Amino acid sequence: MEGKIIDGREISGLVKEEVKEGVDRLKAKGRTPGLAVILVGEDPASSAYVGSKERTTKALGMHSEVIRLSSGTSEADLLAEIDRLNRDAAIHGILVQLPLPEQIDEQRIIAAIHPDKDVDGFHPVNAGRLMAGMEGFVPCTPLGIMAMLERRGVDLNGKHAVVVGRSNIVGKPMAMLLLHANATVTICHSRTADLPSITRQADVLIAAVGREGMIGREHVKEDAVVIDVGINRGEDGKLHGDVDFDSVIPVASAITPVPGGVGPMTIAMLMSNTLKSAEKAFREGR
Ligand SMILES: Nc1nc(=O)c2c([nH]1)NC[C@@H]1CN(c3ccc(C(=O)N[C@@H](CCC(=O)O)C(=O)O)cc3)C=[N+]21
Repeated sequence: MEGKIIDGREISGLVKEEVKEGVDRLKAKGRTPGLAVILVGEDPASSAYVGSKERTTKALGMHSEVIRLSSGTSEADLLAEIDRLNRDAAIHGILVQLPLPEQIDEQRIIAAIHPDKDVDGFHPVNAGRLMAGMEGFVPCTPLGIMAMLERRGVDLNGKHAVVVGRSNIVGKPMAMLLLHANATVTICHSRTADLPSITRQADVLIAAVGREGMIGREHVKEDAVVIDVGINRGEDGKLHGDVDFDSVIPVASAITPVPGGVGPMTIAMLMSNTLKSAEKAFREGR
């Protein structure tokens, strides 16, 4: 069973080493990549994620700016902060931690980030670029999953990839990347009729539903590659995936665990996107 597990911590470590080398090359030319993270409110889970992004940014030698705003912050004040960061030449990436409090319109905030600093890849311009096959920022979680599949030597050409979940952050960009890698792609969601009959056709199954243990053995074809994007905090206080790991691992050929799978890759790709942004700014004399 051991060999079936795709180790996200190990692969993210390799990605971060490469990013560190790129950061060092840029710094030797007198330029330091900078990432700004904005957190609105005091949600402990969000605060923990932001803390881990800050630590990783610094560990790779990049400049980190964390802006903590109170939960009552107005949309106008948040927009003003983004405007300031859009103009700040020391900042190459801006991430506004989601979800946001209800008085703030998420779409409006995402659209306010300059597409060249949108290291999350959530801006509609970058979403459009991805769909059109143009160069741009790709959301970190799907990008991290592609890096894991590549590293594992999973050939997607002509394979059936099934994505369960249709969010703008994971499901839709994931489907697009798999399509560009020449997979045949199916997107399933909460209204899909007879989900197991479709997921059982998958050579590569991506579970991004947000419901603990939703994907069981009955959803998985023998020897499928199973990627678990779920991060559900259970009543036991522990993290659980969307996949019922213990029942699926005997049938899968490879599987990602939670924790230690997709999560660490997401942060590594955020670092990679920030480096890429700084390199582009340097090339363009900004
Ligand atoms: N603008 C924005 N961009 C994001 O990328 C974004 C966001 N908002 N809001 C919240 C989600 C969630 N997210 C995670 C990243 C890493 C782990 C991660 O590294 N998880 C570890 C374990 C962490 C733990 O134990 O709590 C793991 O799965 O092994 C998890 C979740 C990024 N998000």
